[in-house]
Formats: sequence, structure tokens, C-alpha cells
Amino acid sequence: MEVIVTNNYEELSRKAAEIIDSQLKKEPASVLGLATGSTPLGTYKELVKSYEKGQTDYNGVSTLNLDEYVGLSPDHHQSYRCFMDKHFFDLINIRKENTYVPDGRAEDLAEESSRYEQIIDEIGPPDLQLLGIGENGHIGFNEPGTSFESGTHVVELTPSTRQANARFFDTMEEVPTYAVTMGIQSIHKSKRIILLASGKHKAEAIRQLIYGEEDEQFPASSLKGHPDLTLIVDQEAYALVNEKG
Ligand SMILES: N[C@@H]1[C@@H](O)[C@H](O)[C@@H](COP(=O)(O)O)O[C@@H]1O
Repeated sequence: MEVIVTNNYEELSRKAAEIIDSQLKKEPASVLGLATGSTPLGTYKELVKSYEKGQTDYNGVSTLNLDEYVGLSPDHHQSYRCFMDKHFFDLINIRKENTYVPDGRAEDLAEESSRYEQIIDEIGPPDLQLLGIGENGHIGFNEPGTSFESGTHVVELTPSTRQANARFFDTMEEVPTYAVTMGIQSIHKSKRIILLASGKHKAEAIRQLIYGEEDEQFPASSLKGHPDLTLIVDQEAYALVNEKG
């Protein structure tokens, strides 16, 4: 595991974007695994900036997103499809048909999960997967207790994850209860994984990720078994690492 500690969120975002930009320069037809949440927003901004300067071209790029809420239509302002369009896809020259997000409105969600896993195998695996981390160690929407062998599946969100995401919705009732997410094993298919964490509220999760054992009660710990993992964390998220214990 490589750990890059940055002074602040801006530097973290620039560093992550730099890695993605060089991947695209190296392989213009790259497959990127992408994440939502507030943490990667700065990275998307930086990527858009370098695109606008003519430094990158997304014409041949494909993307696979980690997850989607169940029940939200793609144009719902809090659906992850809408998030990706607004913050990234609509701002670059990617072909929309090459951007994949699970369909949270599929009638048969088990079928949708297998369909998505098949897409990961056909389009992917991603050359690079961008990840955030939940305060309880979740990655994608793989909550504590998820099997490390899991493929794309439907999950019931924990009260703490619903609470953490409630800030994006008008009322708590509107926060979806279920999501479709790539599983731990699906995420592991990526050739390289970049996990981002920023802020004090992520410090305990980063401490546990660095010092803890692999444990299904802490989903991100599965990443310790991945051959090419880079953590990019800012000082605040790294704050508890040196206080070992
Ligand atoms: N499904 C997403 C995750 O992919 C994300 O990593 C996590 C942390 O989000 P944030 O970056 O906003 O802290 O939130 C959500 O639950």
C-alpha cells in the first residue's frame, strides 16, 4: 500500500487528478472506475480543468460507477447518475453511452446486479478505480459485514450511512434505504485502486485501515489484499495514524 499525505483537500484533489490524467495519457482508451460522495468532487474539478486546457481527451474513455440508490430516477437531483453527469460527464467530451452506472430503478434488482457485474467483466476491469471511504469503513455501499467475495448486489443502507448522506436531501424520509453497489470482489477486479479521504471525520477510518487487520466488519480493510492500492489522504484524515493503537 502506498500512502500519500497532502497538506489539504485541494492538494489531495490535484494529486488524484494528476494520477488519472497520466493514466489517460498513457492509455487513451482507459476504463475508469468512479465514485460519488463529496470527497472526489475536487478531483473531478481538477480533471475538468485539465480537459479544458486541452490536456486530456475522453473520447475513447469508458467509466464504471460504483453504486446507485434504489428508487431514484436518473434525473433525480440526488441520483448518482445525475451527480456524475453534473459534476463530470457533462463537462468533458466523454461519450455518454460509455458511462455506466447501475440502474436503481430496475424492476428486478437481482437481475440488474448480475447484468452490471457482467458489464464490469466486458468493459473492464477498470485500469484505475477511484474510491472514497465511509466513516464506518464502507466502500461503494458495502456496509460492515459484507462478504469479501461479494459481486454487485443490493444492500440495505445502515442508519449511520443514511444519516451521513441525509445532508444532500431535504428530509430524512427522502434518503433511500437501499442501493445497488459493486461488491468487494467487483472492486478488487480493478488493476489499480486510489482511495481518497479528507477531513477529521475520516481520521479514525484511516487509522483502522492502516493499522487494522483484514476484517469483514470493516469493508475497506479488504483493500489491504489488493496488489496496487494508493491512499491519498490529507493531514486531517491522517491525524490519528501516528498515534498508534
Ligand atoms: N456510496 C458513497 C461512497 O462511495 C462514498 O465513499 C461515501 C463517503 O462519502 P463522502 O466522500 O461524501 O464522505 O459516501 C457514500 O456512501
